[in-house]
Amino acid sequence: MIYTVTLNPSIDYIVEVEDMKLGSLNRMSRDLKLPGGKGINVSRVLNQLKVDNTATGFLGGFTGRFIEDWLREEGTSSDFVPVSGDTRINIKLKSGEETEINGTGPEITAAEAEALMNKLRNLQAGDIVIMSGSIPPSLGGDFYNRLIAVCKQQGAQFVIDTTGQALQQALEHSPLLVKPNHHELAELFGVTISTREEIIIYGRKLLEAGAQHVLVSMAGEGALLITEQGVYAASAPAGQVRNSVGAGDSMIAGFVGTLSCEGDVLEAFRTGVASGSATAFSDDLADGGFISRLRPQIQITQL
Ligand SMILES: Nc1ncnc2c1ncn2[C@@H]1O[C@H](COP(=O)(O)OP(=O)(O)OP(=O)(O)O)[C@@H](O)[C@H]1O
Ligand SMILES: O=P(O)(O)OC[C@@]1(O)O[C@H](CO)[C@@H](O)[C@@H]1O
Repeated sequence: MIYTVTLNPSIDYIVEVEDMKLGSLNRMSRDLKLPGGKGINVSRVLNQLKVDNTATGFLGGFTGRFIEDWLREEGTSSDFVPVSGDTRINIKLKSGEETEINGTGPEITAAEAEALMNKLRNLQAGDIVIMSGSIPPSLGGDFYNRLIAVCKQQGAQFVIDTTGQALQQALEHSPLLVKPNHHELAELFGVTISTREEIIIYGRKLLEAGAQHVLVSMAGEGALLITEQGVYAASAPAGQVRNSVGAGDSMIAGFVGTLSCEGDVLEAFRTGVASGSATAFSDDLADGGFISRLRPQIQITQL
């Protein structure tokens, strides 16, 4: 079974303004409210791919209820710890470019945190836990480490999609997958990366540090997969970008869902790229039919 953990879910409030002017009254030309948070996005795409999974983490208030209702109505299984604060609302402003304003998230009490730990203590050997996104400040920066320790105790694999120190600390515990984008990879090593060769050099360092698979996503330029077996490049299909929020999460869903069901790394890579692109070309996250139509367009080459 796959579980996703979203410590800091959100309603993603997607707002389009024709010509945004700071300091003036602007009117929206379109708006859309979607359940968000990285792990929740992964779960929703896994659901589209018909891969059994359960989304967990913390949800609270009217915003939390919106997310829970949405997931139930679309058939994405969830088992969140209820918290007393309101789940945050993140603003995704589209006005030519995409600008994001993410909230810090509600206060999580020690008892609420412990309730999530207890849920994870029921993991079975062979389960996969996908942990994604920011940590609400009240949980402390090492909360992922605590979750990883529980995964290890229970014999579960884990995937972590975070940045900086939290990612660095997780590597020694051998995550099944890490998926920085090329900017995050450069930031992690404090370098500027401008060529594919440099991405491979730094991607390999993540492998050496313990990751089992390293996916480096490059938005419209596709992605690189770095494993012990080799380095592979995939092109992204051409299409009209509608909303790239969640493209990376969709890629993780496609990769991990396919790897866990079929065990074939390159097919997992193909589905990962197709899922990311299908989301980039959609208003909401990718749907299963769109991912299937894009899959044959993904060219993979070994480097
Ligand atoms: N403009 C695009 N055209 C085609 N495919 C795209 C585009 N943007 C993203 N994708 C697909 O989604 C994958 C992940 O995108 P990206 O590299 O932007 O991840 P990310 O930075 O983690 O995304 P986000 O934080 O927005 O979820 C890419 O490797 C690609 O397959
Ligand atoms: O603030 P975080 O947790 O880093 O990121 C949260 C978020 O930006 O990530 C998702 C897209 O990947 C969105 O659904 C959500 O709003």
